[in-house]
Amino acid sequence: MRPDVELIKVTKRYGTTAAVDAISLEIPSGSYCCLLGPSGCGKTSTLRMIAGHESISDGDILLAGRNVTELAPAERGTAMMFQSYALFPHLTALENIAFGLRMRGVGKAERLARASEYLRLVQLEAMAERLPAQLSGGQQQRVALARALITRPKVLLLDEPLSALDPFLRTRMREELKRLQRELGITFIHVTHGQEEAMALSDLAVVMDHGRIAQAAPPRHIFERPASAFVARFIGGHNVLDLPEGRFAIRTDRTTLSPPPGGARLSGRVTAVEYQGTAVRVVVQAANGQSAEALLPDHLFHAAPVAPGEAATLGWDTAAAHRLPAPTPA
Ligand SMILES: Nc1ncnc2c1ncn2[C@@H]1O[C@H](COP(=O)(O)OP(=O)(O)OP(=O)(O)O)[C@@H](O)[C@H]1O
Repeated sequence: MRPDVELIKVTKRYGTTAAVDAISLEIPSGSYCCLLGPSGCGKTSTLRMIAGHESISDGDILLAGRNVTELAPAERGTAMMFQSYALFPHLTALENIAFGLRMRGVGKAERLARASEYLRLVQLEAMAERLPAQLSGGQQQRVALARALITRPKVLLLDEPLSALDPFLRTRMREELKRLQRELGITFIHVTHGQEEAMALSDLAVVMDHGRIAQAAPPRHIFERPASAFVARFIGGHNVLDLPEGRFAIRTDRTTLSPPPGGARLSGRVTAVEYQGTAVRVVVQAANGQSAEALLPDHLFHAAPVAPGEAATLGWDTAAAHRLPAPTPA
């Protein structure tokens, strides 16, 4: 299938620094793509270049095979949902949603009919006549989502859409986004800081580091085969260890306090024990300074508990160790 969105050596320079450094990426049609990475890695700049809100210093962007590099945002077939929902305070939920069509010259009756349809899509029928101030944060966000979707974009761009919500609402809204994307079958490109959010949502996760793509793959592939120590550390759930045989990423949930026969091990002292409900996190530091942790099911931990300061040995099956590229010499 032809990719919906293609970035070809896309670069964004601010002055002399490259915020986005010649990235190439293909996003398949109808997929949920998350751009993630630490603050300042270039996620938002990339999204804004796709939307046309930021000029491209070098490279090309193709949407559905059409080169849109020089096109204005409204000519691209994209819509953007911002971090701050920016609803008009004096318009009702329904009118806010209809607004996107007013800009496109659609008549009033049709605007309101279509807005009702999208209000239903985000399950807010009962709130049609409310002003934004009379809606909760999550409801305002759904209005903003409907307002972006009503223009029937081919690609919806979302800039940290869940960051202002409390954890409970965030999980609900996450499900909602995924449901909408599936039902509408359009491509979503979603910028997030959160690896858990990206894992939960994406068909394609793109981990960025200093303006470059560190890895782009389905999240399970990234979790099972991180391409570098940076990726393994960023997505979490891994110990990155320099062993005599090389550098490895070992999943913390495959690391135990009872080393398997023939497996690899790291001995040292327990430096932290953290209860997390279903699991207990145990951190061990070896004499050479390397730390590793095991995420143990709570019943296993409580069957043979350890405490900070005690000697302990972490172990793992060698098959669970994923080899990483050797560190580059300093
Ligand atoms: N208008 C600008 N002028 C100069 N530098 C900028 C501008 N916008 C962004 N930058 C720089 O470009 C780099 C990438 O910024 P960008 O906002 O794309 O990162 P990000 O990954 O989205 O970060 P965050 O998660 O903090 O939003 C950063 O170093 C940032 O300081």
